[in-house]
Amino acid sequence: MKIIDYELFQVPPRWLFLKITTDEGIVGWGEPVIEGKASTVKAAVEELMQQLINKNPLNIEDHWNLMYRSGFYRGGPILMSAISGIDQALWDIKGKYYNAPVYELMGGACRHSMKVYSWIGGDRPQDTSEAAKNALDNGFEAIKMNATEELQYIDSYDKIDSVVERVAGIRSAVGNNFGIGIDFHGRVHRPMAKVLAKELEQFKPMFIEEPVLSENLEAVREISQTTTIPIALGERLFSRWDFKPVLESGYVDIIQPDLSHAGGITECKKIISMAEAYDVGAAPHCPLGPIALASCLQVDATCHNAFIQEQSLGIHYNKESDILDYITNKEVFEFDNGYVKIPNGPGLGVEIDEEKVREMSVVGHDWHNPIWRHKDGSIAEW
Ligand SMILES: O=C(O)C(=O)C[C@H](O)[C@H](O)CO
Repeated sequence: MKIIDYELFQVPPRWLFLKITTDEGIVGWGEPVIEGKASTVKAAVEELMQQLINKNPLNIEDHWNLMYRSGFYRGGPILMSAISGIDQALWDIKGKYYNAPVYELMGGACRHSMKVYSWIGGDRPQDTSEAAKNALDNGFEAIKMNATEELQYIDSYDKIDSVVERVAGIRSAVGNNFGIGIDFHGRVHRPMAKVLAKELEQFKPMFIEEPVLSENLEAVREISQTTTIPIALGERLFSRWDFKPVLESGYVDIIQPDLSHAGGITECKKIISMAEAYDVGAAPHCPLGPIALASCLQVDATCHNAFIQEQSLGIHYNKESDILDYITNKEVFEFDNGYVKIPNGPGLGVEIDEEKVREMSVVGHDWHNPIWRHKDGSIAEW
């Protein structure tokens, strides 16, 4: 079998889909994107795909190494997101070729379903208690929310109090047996992150996420010493080599590699297995589309330390389209009491509605994240 062609589709709300075609008629789908830089990743995919035309799609490990190592320069959000989507599409082809779900080809599943959480509250969090209660009523056992809007290095304690009030409201609305993930989103700098983490401990959150930007590992150490709340991060890390110091440091309890950013199925399976050796859990990052989510679930199926999965249904970014819009077998993402079955169709297990993808790629998107500034005009971390 040979790869003979590929096509890219930039579709709303902010995604990029890749279709790889083989001479045997089998096609594979991937989702190579980094949010806000879809066109840049598209160019990287086009460059990388030149090396794969006429190659056997089944040699995934070799193709991964070719894409990663042979360009001399490596890593980072753009190249790794391009590799990720290509890798997903190759696994989709392989699964379809052997008429097996991807997880079977990776050793088989160690679970039949995966716990998922639901996003609430939006970019500048609001109405969170009602939304959390709603999620509970819909069977979810966990939610995630942004902790706060922008915060200066040293900011007012009023803003801290508002976060505390919000989380207190959620806890009293949903009771103790419900996971609350609180995403600091890298918006909080070290001095206020320590304060906030300490204040939130009383509400027993499921985790705090990116309490500071993941490159400030020494600040993560400091925060881990001020709180027992599990610390999660990893959506802005792109390979085993990025995760290595994080795991060695011992300050992080949960890693969140993104299957569309950190080298795809091939690399994320390895990253999560590395974490297992440090007794660190995994909650793969996925505020993206259906192909990325299906890829996550295939890997989750085979990783003992994967304990919860992010999914983007109803997330504040999915305004014009959502994850169910682009697949015909919508039942694969049916959430039953906060769990989703591992998709067991061939390949990634999602059937792409190609007609819809083509139609929406004409609409396209030019999504970029908002730019936030502090009162003094300086750029705020978003
Ligand atoms: O899902 C998460 O945890 C995120 O932090 C999502 C990000 O806000 C988003 O994808 C950035 O564009």
